[in-house]
Amino acid sequence: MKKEKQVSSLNPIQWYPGHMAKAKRQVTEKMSMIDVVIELTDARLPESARNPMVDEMTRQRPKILVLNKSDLADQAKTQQWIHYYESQGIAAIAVDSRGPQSAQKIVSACQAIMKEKRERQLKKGRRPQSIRALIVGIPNVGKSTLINMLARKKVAKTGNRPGITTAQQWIKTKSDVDLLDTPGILWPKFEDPEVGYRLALTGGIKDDILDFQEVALYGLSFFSQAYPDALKDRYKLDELAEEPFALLEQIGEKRGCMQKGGFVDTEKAAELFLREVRGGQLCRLTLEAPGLHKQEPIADTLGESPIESNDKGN
Ligand SMILES: Nc1nc2c(ncn2[C@@H]2O[C@H](COP(=O)(O)OP(=O)(O)OP(=O)(O)O)[C@@H](O)[C@H]2O)c(=O)[nH]1
Repeated sequence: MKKEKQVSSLNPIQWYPGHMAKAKRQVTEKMSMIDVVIELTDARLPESARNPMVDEMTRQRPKILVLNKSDLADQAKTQQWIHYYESQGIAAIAVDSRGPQSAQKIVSACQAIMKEKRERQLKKGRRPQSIRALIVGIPNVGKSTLINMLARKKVAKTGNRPGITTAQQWIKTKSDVDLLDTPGILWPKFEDPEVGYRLALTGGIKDDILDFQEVALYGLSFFSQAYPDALKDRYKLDELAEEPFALLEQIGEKRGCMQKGGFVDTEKAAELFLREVRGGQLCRLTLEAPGLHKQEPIADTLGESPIESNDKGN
């Protein structure tokens, strides 16, 4: 009999403020060229998937918070989040950035934010220019997908804007919104292990540093409480074992994840479970509720350190 593996804290995956200081500089420098900041988060974990420094970096510019991957999130909870953000004075919309309507929704939200300013410009006889937007968000949240949608697949860098000496690249879209290349990498902050688990479960942390089984056990304990029927349906289980590890064994057995000697290969079962959760194959899920999760902004301390997150190199 295998000993049950406890859900404990993630291995020391950390937020490195030295890198954040660099990203902050990059974003802050760009603010003077920007009309609107489009901040992407993941609708399944809207607060955990935000970089808490973005507010600080972009405070002086209007912002739209885009709850992306809403096709994977619990619809009712996404609505609760939208209301919550609106009650905080933050314009928020939910999109599936792979869908054709996402770009139009975002363009309309940008136009709504710019309406008064544009009216003032018109009164002064000035023709409104395209809205200049900056898309920011942690890795893997869907920035590139959204940029491609906004650019309608033809991402064209238009080069430097006149008068700008640094190599800022503008992406001209066919809509009313032009985009400035996304800045340096804005890592999530997960000193709180719970935040790390949520990110890991949804694919926001590089897999090669993850203990799949540990993350799967966290996920199973969450699903047992929040979405037990989804587990039963997906894995054809009449009853769910109470302990996450025993549940993982049940799943492994059902799915033929076996090793020599008739034991369940729990590593394989964990990988399978995570893949299916991330792909939305169990159910739409939301891992956190409005108002219950708040991250503190960090101080600008410490030095440069290596980064470990789901970076694809942008
Ligand atoms: N289901 C779903 N998947 C999405 C959505 N948006 C993006 N994705 C997927 O999420 C993954 C990451 O999307 P990217 O656009 O590469 O994310 P990114 O923020 O540019 O990632 P980095 O390059 O790591 O910063 C890809 O597999 C996308 O297909 C969405 O709205 N719904």
